Amino acid sequence: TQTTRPQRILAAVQKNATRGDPRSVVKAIDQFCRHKEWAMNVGDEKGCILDSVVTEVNPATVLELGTYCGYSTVRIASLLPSHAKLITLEFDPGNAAIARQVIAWAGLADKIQLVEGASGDWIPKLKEKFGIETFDLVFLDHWKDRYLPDTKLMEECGLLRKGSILLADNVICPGTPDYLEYIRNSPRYKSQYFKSHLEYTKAEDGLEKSVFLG
Ligand SMILES: O=C(NCCCCc1cc2ccncc2s1)c1cc(-c2ccc(F)cc2)cc(O)c1O
Ligand SMILES: [Mg+2]
Repeated sequence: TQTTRPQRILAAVQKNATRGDPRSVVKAIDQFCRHKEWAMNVGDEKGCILDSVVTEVNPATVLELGTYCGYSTVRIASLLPSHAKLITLEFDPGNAAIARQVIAWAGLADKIQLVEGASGDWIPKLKEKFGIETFDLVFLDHWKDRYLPDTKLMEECGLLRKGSILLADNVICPGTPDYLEYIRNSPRYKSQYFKSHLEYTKAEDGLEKSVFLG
């Protein structure tokens, strides 16, 4: 029977990456997606921008919306300080199952809490469920029409503090026009656009980094 693309990505990790070596996991996925099959990972070019933001913020608490196969989850977690925690939400059970195995292969399961379900349902429950006060960094990479409503929801739920950083993937391709309009014009955020390319292609895309001003 036919395998899924996430299953083929996991197979490439298990074949080409070293257990316990997150950077080799990231490299194996990038090699597969650049040379074998495109997939919607943030990728190596935007991934370097992600790395620089994570390193600069040095977050103790991270929320990732949209796990997919765990590429950016592993990429972020590999840069976190020892007691830091990353919560990642994934809607699709098949993708979540693959991501758990990719995360385990990278040896990062103790830093990462993967939650299956929809962001709109889970965001209001994160405080009570995981004892989180606020997030130092949020990486938005899920349904593009959920970036704006979920940002407003995080504000309402008190999950953002003065200085919390939002980093949004795909603000050009596929695009998140309502989110960009809101975040760039709101007096409660200071935003910066990092121009790049859609993963593994020459098409324009970019990351929008926004600081919540409280
Ligand atoms: O849709 C994308 N990503 C979201 C997948 C939706 C997964 C979800 C996770 C979750 C968790 C919690 N609540 C709700 C949800 S929904 C996506 C798509 C492209 C792309 C670009 C050009 C193309 F031609 C074709 C695809 C590129 C990207 O980098 C993406 O991130
Ligand atoms: Mg993306």
